[in-house]
Formats: sequence, C-alpha cells, structure tokens
Amino acid sequence: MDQDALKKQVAEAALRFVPEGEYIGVGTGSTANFFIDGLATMKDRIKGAVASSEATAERLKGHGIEVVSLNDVDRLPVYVDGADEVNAHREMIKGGGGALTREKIVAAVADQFICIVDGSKQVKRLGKFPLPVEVIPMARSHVARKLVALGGQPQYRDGFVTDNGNIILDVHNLDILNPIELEEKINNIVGVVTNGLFAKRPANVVLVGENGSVNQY
Ligand SMILES: O=C[C@H](O)[C@H](O)[C@H](O)COP(=O)(O)O
Repeated sequence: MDQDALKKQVAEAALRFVPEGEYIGVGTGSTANFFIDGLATMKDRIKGAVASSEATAERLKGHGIEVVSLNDVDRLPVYVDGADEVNAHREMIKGGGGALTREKIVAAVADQFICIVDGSKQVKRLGKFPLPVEVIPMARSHVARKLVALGGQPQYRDGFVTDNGNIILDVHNLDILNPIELEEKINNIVGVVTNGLFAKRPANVVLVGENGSVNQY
C-alpha cells in the first residue's frame, strides 16, 4: 500500500470513535482530510464540527458538515488529527502544515485525542522532524536566538503565514530527551505563541496504518 492508501485506511478506522449527536474536533493535514471525507458519509450522526484550521473548515463545509466556533460548544468528546511524529508515550510533534496552535487549543478542550498516522510517523525519539514553533512576527529574531541557546537550529518558514497571522520557525537538531520539559521551556520564550510538541497533552489513542491493518495503542 502506498502512503496515501495507509492514511486513508487509518482515517477510516477512526470513524468508529465518532460519537452520536455531538460536536467533534477535526484536525488538519492530508491524513485529517481523509478523515473528513469519511466523516461526510456519516455526517447525520454528528451535530457538527470544530475545525483546527481555515483549510479544514472549508473542507468540512464543502461536504455539508456544519462548522461551529470552539467558543460555541461546551465540550468536545473527541478530537481526531494526524501528526508528524508520534512516540510510544503517544507524545507527538505536530505543525508540519502550520496549524499547531489551533490544533493545540482544540485538543485541550477535547476529552479524547485520537491520533491517526501511517507507520512512517512512528519514532523511538521525537525530533528528527523539525519542531515547528509559531511566533509573533516582531519576535522572530529574539525567539530564534533563544532556540539556538537551547541547542536547535531554527529555520524561518519563508513566505508562510499561519491562520493567526504569525510566522513559523522550524527547529532542526533539537535533542528532545524530555518532551514535556522542552514543550514548557519553548512556550515560555516571550514571543512564542506555541510549539508543535504535544507532550503535556499526549494523544489518548494512536491508530497506526500498516500494510493491510490498523494497530492501536
Ligand atoms: O499542521 C499540521 C498538522 O499538525 C498535521 O497534523 C501534521 O502536519 C500531519 O499532517 P499530514 O497528515 O499531512 O502528514
């Protein structure tokens, strides 16, 4: 199976976590897009969705699924999203598509985070994938210097603006021995909106698309 087939397979396996008569949180990216397409086949089951990006909102609406603001829901039983890397503790790096901040906000509200990945995203240690950090534009150089002091090599994602009007620094070569500690440290740098480590709030369930099967942990 090619990577897209694995993404589709794992996205469809996540449909069984969709609760009846509720709003659900929906992530961003190519794997989440397969989930949205699957959700369209059972859209009468849910009340609607909270989107983690403008792109996801557009895709949901295109399928006739109602999109509501996070501020208009009391609770979200489930949030389904992909990841760029996930480890055995269900900690993740996210934000390859630049949607990390809204994803982290929606995930913070959700009771259950269902992470959907193909097998290539599973890692022993996080950090081979450059860590995305969303930064207020005027703080770019200041934050970059602080990230260098933490041992990373930040690279400006040239020409990219997040849905929140900010920029992204992709940090290479970080030694992520303690993901929770590093997530906090980077978030404490003045000018950082958030970073793509999802360790303080890991996934509750990880579904992994392998050749012909979906594993869960
Ligand atoms: O900002 C993007 C998100 O964090 C995605 O969940 C992540 O980049 C994985 O995307 P994909 O499913 O396209 O590999």
